[in-house]
Amino acid sequence: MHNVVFVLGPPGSGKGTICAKIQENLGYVHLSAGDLLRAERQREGSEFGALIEQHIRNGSIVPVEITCALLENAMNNSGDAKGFLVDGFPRNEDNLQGWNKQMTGKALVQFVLFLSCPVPICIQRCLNRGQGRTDDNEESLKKRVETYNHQTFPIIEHFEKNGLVREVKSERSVEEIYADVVEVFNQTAKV
Ligand SMILES: Nc1ncnc2c1ncn2[C@@H]1O[C@H](COP(=O)(O)OP(=O)(O)O)[C@@H](O)[C@H]1O
Ligand SMILES: Nc1ccn([C@@H]2O[C@H](COP(=O)(O)OP(=O)(O)O)[C@@H](O)[C@H]2O)c(=O)n1
Ligand SMILES: [Mg+2]
Repeated sequence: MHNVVFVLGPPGSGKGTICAKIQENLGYVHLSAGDLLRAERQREGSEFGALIEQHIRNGSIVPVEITCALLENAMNNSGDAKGFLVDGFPRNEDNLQGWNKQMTGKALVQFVLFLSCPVPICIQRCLNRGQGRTDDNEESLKKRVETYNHQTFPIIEHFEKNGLVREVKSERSVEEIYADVVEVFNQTAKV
């Protein structure tokens, strides 16, 4: 049974940055759904490359059958880990239903780490990200924020209803955010 922490928040809220620090120090393995999809997009012979690229540019969400298979595969190939930081997933109802269908009995969701951050700050961070991504531009970001507000935030509210959300305000410095994140993981370890 894989222990899983979902990491959610608007694009540019710092999910990848904070997950890298958690992986370095707290024994969790970081799996970014976006990174896995970008790798699949480039994979020689992938039948999903064009579909993934279209969704990424459009800021829309790839069908869960593709994304969840990539996540499960990565978890199974990661060997023994304290748990997995599933970064940027579930991003909509299709993701959530697909996860429940495919991963029930195989993964236990410990909590959802929600990095909240004002959208204007998020947009600036993405525009300055400098990773050469095809979706870090004004047009794609507008759509990604739309997707986040209308499809992803309701998923966070769903988990909130089940008392599983741990919100950390993320407009602050990385150090301040990470200090709070460590506290969240310590509290979970005590339960
Ligand atoms: N707390 C922060 N303050 C300032 N810049 C940040 C902070 N966290 C992340 N960044 C920067 O903002 C950009 C987006 O961060 P990233 O971790 O990729 O966010 P996400 O995965 O949520 O899109 C990156 O260039 C990163 O270096
Ligand atoms: N669960 C997911 C996660 C990402 N994606 C796609 O990948 C894009 C980038 O996701 P990401 O997590 O790397 O983006 P950031 O929030 O890190 O900026 C999303 O905008 C979607 O197009 C998806 O379709 N389904
Ligand atoms: Mg990211």
